[in-house]
Amino acid sequence: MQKDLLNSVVKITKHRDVDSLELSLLSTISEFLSPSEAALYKDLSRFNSAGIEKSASIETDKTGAIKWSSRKMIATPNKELLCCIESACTISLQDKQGNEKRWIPVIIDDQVMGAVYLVVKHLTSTEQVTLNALCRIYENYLTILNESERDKLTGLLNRQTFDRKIKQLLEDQLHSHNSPLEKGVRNKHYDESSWLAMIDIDHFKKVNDTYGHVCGDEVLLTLSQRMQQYFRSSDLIFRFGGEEFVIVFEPTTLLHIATKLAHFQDFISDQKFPFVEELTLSIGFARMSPYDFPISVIENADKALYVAKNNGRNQCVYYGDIINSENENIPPTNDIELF
Ligand SMILES: Nc1nc2c(ncn2[C@@H]2O[C@H](COP(=O)(O)OP(=O)(O)OP(=O)(O)O)[C@@H](O)[C@H]2O)c(=O)[nH]1
Repeated sequence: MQKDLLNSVVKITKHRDVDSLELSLLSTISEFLSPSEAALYKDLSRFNSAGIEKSASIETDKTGAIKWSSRKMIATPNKELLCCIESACTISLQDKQGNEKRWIPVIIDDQVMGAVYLVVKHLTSTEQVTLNALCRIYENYLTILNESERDKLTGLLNRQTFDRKIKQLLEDQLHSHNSPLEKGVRNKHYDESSWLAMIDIDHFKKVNDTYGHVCGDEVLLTLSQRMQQYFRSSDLIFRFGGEEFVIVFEPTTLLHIATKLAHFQDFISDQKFPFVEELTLSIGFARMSPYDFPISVIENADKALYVAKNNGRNQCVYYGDIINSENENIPPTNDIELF
């Protein structure tokens, strides 16, 4: 048991991204404690009003078959989960069938980030020690991964993680694209795809020049918080460069994404920012299919952003609208500064 446990810990800490770490934690809990259910909840209310997300879960049926479920928002979290998150304490209760339900808080830098949940018949004291140790290992390793994946100023995903996250997303999409179940669904949603938007603050240099770099940082931080409030937790938001952000959206229609981005521009120009009277954004966006190279999608969104800037800023331009229009504003690819 000890040897197996140590090997599992080695496996957990081998991961280089948060999603795989979560899956690895749940499968280790499942292997050593045999819960009928185990899940990981994340409290997203620090970022947006969205609330609590079940980021991964695993269920074992009577035959021992394991079923994984992917992330989803929890519309009405139960009171024990909320109590665990609010109090930062482990909550445990016994149901009528004699199963124990347990919620263990996940705490990072003195803040409760979410909770590990499991349903078990009974936990011996050794198993309780194992469970707590696994949760603490998860917390410690999550802290390290968060530091390497996130931008220090804004807490958004950083540019270094972009390639890995996008590769993973495209692989998942390709997988579901080819699955027989999804093929049926796809016929209904043939006009849906993922999207990549490149967002750049207009005349940001003026903010720095007028108020100083520290104030500029505060504006960047506020904008990042507004982005996290406005977009869904499933949309990946990256700080790409100084005042440049990239968002990758889940599959949806062109109409929906164009409307959403236009509303976001309005939302931002209506917001109060420190120091500046009004902040406007230029946006370029492009379609992203599972067969595209991420670098080409970035180039496309960047060309659309270039057009938005050249057409007077505070605009949202779709790459598809400019490719056939012999727009002189599009620079040759070599002129675009990418990495
Ligand atoms: N405060 C702060 N400023 C940054 C950071 N990174 C980049 N910048 C600044 O962002 C500004 C970007 O300026 P430009 O590329 O000329 O763009 P702009 O002034 O926004 O003009 P347009 O994009 O053409 O509308 C520069 O002044 C950089 O110094 C950062 O981390 N903090």
